[in-house]
Amino acid sequence: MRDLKGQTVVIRDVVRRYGTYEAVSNVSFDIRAGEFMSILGSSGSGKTTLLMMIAGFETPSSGRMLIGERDITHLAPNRREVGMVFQKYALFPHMTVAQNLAFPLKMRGVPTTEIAARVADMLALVQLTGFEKRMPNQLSGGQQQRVAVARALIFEPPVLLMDEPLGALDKKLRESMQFEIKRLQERLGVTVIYVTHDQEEALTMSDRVAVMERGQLVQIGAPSELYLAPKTAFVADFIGKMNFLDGDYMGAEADGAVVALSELNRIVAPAGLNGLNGSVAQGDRVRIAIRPERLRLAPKGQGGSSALAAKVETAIFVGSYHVFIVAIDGHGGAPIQVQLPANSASLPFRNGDSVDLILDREALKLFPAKEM
Ligand SMILES: Nc1ncnc2c1ncn2[C@@H]1O[C@H](COP(=O)(O)OP(=O)(O)OP(=O)(O)O)[C@@H](O)[C@H]1O
Repeated sequence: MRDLKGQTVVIRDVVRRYGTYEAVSNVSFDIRAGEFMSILGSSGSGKTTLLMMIAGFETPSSGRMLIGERDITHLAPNRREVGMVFQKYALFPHMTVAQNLAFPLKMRGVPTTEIAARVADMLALVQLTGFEKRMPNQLSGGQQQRVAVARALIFEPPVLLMDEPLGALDKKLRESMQFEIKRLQERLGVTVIYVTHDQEEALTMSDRVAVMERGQLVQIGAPSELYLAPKTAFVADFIGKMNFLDGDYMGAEADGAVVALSELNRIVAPAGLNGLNGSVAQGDRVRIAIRPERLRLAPKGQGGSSALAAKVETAIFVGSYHVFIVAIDGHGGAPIQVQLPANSASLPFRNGDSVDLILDREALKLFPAKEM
């Protein structure tokens, strides 16, 4: 198969209303040619609605969309030149694998001799050579999905849209298919827009991820950027594991923002590393976010002056690392997860141990307790 020329996709001020309800609120972003972009969000956040508007099965209430230089906002779906793969494979059940693959080419008037060659090429690409005569119900879920991907790509679209394509597969198969789809996309250079609610899937596959919450685009960035510099508490919580410590904002000192967790404990978060944007006043509730791998434990009294006194509630051996669930003395909030590299099979702390919890100051993020 020839390499595909991936094209840019531009989404500008796109809104989709159902009655008074806004399923997609004024979303704008650009997807680069050949980029793998995931749209990530929880159920009902508007991901599918956005994808369906790009595909042409839904009409925006307002806004514009372009593929390359073409304004596709009001173009019929079959004239947009986008491939589509859905969670339900949507293969034609009464057609063989070869006939399923041939269908988009027949629709486009490709000569029969060329069709046979392209079907064979495409089957080789998704590693299904020899499956030409099978019917869809004679294939496993993973094989059916590979046929669906092949059928979406066979007419060489510059853009491939995928909506939870691996949602129906078990974990192991899903992981191997993630790898296959990624390899295929890189090999062909097609632009992919991939809808998922699975943050791990989005992080492993994508060049960039667009996070949606209640119809809004809340952050867009490379996986590492979302993980290391989440702009909101929602993104911080949604991407990877995150601990939150709730406290009262006491104002800024030379060292940074001071947060009181309780009568006993205060934390000073370095200035400039927070999502507060000047939007909180002294006495307001704030949330400190910190990843489990940026916390350390020391025996009681040995953690230094800024360590917090805590107690181990649960100690878990995971394999390559240990997880400790600890409660901070005098702080009623949710227990804190600490992840330590496993240097030996024995756990360095046990349930009930009094410990010092050491926070990596540079890794603290501060957010208002309520967003928006
Ligand atoms: N045809 C419709 N009429 C009315 N409301 C709709 C319609 N289609 C979608 N919605 C609403 O718009 C919101 C966004 O739906 P959408 O399917 O885009 O979410 P999603 O992020 O894809 O969720 P999921 O992961 O559950 O598929 C939901 O609250 C949904 O109920």
